[in-house]
Amino acid sequence: MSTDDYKRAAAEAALAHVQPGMKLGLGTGSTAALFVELLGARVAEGLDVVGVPTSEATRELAERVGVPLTTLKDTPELDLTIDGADEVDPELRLIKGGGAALLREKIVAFTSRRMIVIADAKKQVPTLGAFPLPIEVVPFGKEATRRAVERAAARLGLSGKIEIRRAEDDCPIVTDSGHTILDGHFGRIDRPEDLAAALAAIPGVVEHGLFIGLADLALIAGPDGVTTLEAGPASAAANARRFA
Ligand SMILES: O=C[C@H](O)[C@H](O)[C@H](O)COP(=O)(O)O
Repeated sequence: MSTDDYKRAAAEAALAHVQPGMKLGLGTGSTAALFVELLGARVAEGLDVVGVPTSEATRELAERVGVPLTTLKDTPELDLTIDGADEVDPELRLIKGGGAALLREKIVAFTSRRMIVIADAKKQVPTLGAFPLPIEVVPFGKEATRRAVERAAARLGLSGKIEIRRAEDDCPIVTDSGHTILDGHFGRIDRPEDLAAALAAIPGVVEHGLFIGLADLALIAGPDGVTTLEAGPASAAANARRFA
């Protein structure tokens, strides 16, 4: 089976957690897109749900496949968010933002009673950080903010390069909310909570891609099928054995 097959298997498994009448957060990225497509097929069969998209791309896809949409203004509390991730560690801490949607994704996840992460097994890691950490910053002063991030990371012993993410035309990419993305090539983040707090304290940083304490469940698909991982200290040790 290919990585895409695994992503689809994880997305299919997430459908089992969707109940009629639910208000859903709809994630962004290739795995979340598969979920939205599958959800659209269920809606066509009569499932009654409504979704808040976490990006313009997801909004367009949801409209195309017929998933009814709402906004956080009209529906400020959601039942369940289903989203992908760039990395998942044994405590279900995540790196997200590879598709530059981390800000809306985090707002939507935070307002949801539950978050389920769907991913192929390549995303599970013993320690976060091999995937460059996306950090969303205000364009004004972005180089100064980049340097402030560099200093804050260095104080935590993290020395990797921090780059402004650029499009093919070499211009900085612009997020759905009009911001710039920095990618922190840290290699290994041993204390994600400390890094999250340090980043949040920097003026100019809007949000970062460390999702801590947000995911309740991860559905990870690989050659052995779909594994369900739960968050919480009791599950972390068992999860770690799987991720080793
Ligand atoms: O900004 C993008 C999101 O955080 C995605 O959920 C994440 O990058 C995973 O995307 P994919 O499922 O395409 O690997």
